[in-house]
Amino acid sequence: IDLNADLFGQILTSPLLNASGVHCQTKEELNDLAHTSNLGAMVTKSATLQARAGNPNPRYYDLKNGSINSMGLPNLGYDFYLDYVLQEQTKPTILSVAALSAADAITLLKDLQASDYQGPTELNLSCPNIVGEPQLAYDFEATDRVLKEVFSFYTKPLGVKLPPYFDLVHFDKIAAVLNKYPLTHVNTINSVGNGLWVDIEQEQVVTKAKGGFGGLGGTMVLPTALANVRALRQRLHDSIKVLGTGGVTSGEDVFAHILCGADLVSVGTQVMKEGLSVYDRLAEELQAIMAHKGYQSLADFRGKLKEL
Ligand SMILES: O=C(O)c1[nH]c(=O)[nH]c(=O)c1I
Repeated sequence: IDLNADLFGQILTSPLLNASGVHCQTKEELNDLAHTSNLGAMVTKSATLQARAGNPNPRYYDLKNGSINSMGLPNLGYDFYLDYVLQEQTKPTILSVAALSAADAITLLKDLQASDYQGPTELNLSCPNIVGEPQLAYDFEATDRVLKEVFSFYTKPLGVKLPPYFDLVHFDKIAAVLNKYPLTHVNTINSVGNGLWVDIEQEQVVTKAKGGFGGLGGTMVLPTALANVRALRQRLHDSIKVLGTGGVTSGEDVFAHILCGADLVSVGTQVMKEGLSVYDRLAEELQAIMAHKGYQSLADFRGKLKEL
């Protein structure tokens, strides 16, 4: 049995990645990922043109069925992550980038186009925690405008990180936009935006920014993540890969994401709960499920979810 997967031409021995934002902001964290077994590839924290401190603490809170975060896009700045990915990579790496405006996104990607970096990049269109900023990918026309301008000059591998959608017509609309562009992949889902958790004893919220509203992750978002992977796989051109993110806590969840069509699967909240050893456990559990079912490779069952 092999867990081999393909990352834009690079063969990975595991389909598992970290979710951008989790354990991938500092050099130390990135080096930890580079040495994590059964992590097939790694993704950097979304980078902005200028370094950012992010939102005030508390900004991450663990819940029994997941997590809520309002990090506020803290990162060491685009130059740091560009330097990092230009170094000799011990593990395939996706550079994640974000911007607080379409203009900033264009500026950043023009610099990236002019740089020596030839690897995969992921444009985050879905950060839910920037005070006063909407999640861009909920505005289909704005997303179309940004991608149209980006692909007027950008020729290197580029994918997008999407927020969850909750309406089949919205799946149709975003897929119609994305299918117009030579994207390497979509990564779905980002956290479920603007959830709220209440501390009953203290009678207060648990994160500081935005009055306690924050992005939801972990097992509670698995059905939404599976729906978005499935719906986008059904609608996007085969040339656009689907990275499944959201709600993975077990090998069964990885299996489900792949059954829905995911080429690769990211894990975020469960890394915060369990540490980087979670990747060994997930790989082992996935192999056991495949052995039990008689599958030799991920391709044997990828996208083969049956309807009734
Ligand atoms: O608050 C964050 O930094 C953050 N948090 C998320 O849950 N998703 C994102 O894309 C980002 I950029």
